Amino acid sequence: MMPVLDIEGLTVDFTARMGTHHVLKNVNLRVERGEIVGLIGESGCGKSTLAMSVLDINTRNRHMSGQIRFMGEDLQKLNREKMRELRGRHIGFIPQASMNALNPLVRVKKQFIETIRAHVDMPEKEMLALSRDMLSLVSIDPERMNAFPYEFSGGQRQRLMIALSMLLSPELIIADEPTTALDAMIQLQIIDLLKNTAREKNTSLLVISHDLHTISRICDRIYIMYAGRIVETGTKEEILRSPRHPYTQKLLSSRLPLMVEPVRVKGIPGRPPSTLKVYQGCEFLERCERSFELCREKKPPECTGRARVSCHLCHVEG
Ligand SMILES: Nc1ncnc2c1ncn2[C@@H]1O[C@H](COP(=O)(O)OP(=O)(O)OP(=O)(O)O)[C@@H](O)[C@H]1O
Ligand code: NI
Repeated sequence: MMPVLDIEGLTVDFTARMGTHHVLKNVNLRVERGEIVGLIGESGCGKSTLAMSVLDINTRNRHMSGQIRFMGEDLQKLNREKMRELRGRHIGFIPQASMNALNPLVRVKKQFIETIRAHVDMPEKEMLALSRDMLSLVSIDPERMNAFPYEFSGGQRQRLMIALSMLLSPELIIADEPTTALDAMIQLQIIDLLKNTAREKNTSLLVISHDLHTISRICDRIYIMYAGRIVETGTKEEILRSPRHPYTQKLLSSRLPLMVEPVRVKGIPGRPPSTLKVYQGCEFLERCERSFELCREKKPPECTGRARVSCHLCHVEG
């Protein structure tokens, strides 16, 4: 079956006064029909840039190459009108820090109705019924439709955003850090809700996070991103049980699993490389304890459909 989202060789640069920022480098990523895929990496590695490239937003000073296909269609060939139609109706987006994305001064009901009206022609009664159904699905009492967003808690606002993004039954939802800024218990509720709603509606889900431990529980497959590159990809089991890239291994050991108190945050020592520099060898080199000569001289092979790890070590070991 045709993948819902198929990204091939995506490279994104931004020109700025200080020079060119190389943010995404030859990224290959796929989301199949009905699949839940995680995109995981540290802050600044390019996750949101990937999401925004798919949605064609944040285009200022952006230079992009490679291909993004959605339901088989090359997105770069679509005009603005078609792209707008795609966003919201066919691709739902839950932006980063989205619990604050609702307009606090507009009643929930109105925001839901306007979202539907922007894309489909439907009698008001049906729009209301649809909105009520979606609210029930995310366990928010439909009777509260007349309330203002500020009358809901952060976790509830995140539920509202999930409901809003799913209103028009899009084929794909992109959720950018859907649980950040929520406490641990609510985080788990929200990601389970995302999963259940996606499964219920047979929606594919690309979920972005810096938190491998929390997000992995709902994913079928995972992509690990480092400094704008996919360094490892695999099924959830492969990534969690037998991580091969030293970065993935560090991500996994950098924190105890959620719910084990007290949570110990070690982080990974060192900093990611500058987006302004172009590196000849592996970008993880400086933070890797297992690097050897080749790592400095030559880029490891890219992750493609077949190769699932981008590391000289793994290719030497086989
Ligand atoms: N318009 C732009 N101009 C210049 N640099 C940009 C632009 N947009 C993003 N960047 C840079 O791209 C890099 C990746 O940013 P991005 O927001 O994609 O990271 P992220 O992985 O989503 O991080 P976080 O987890 O903190 O949200 C950052 O260094 C950022 O400064
Ligand atoms: Ni981000």
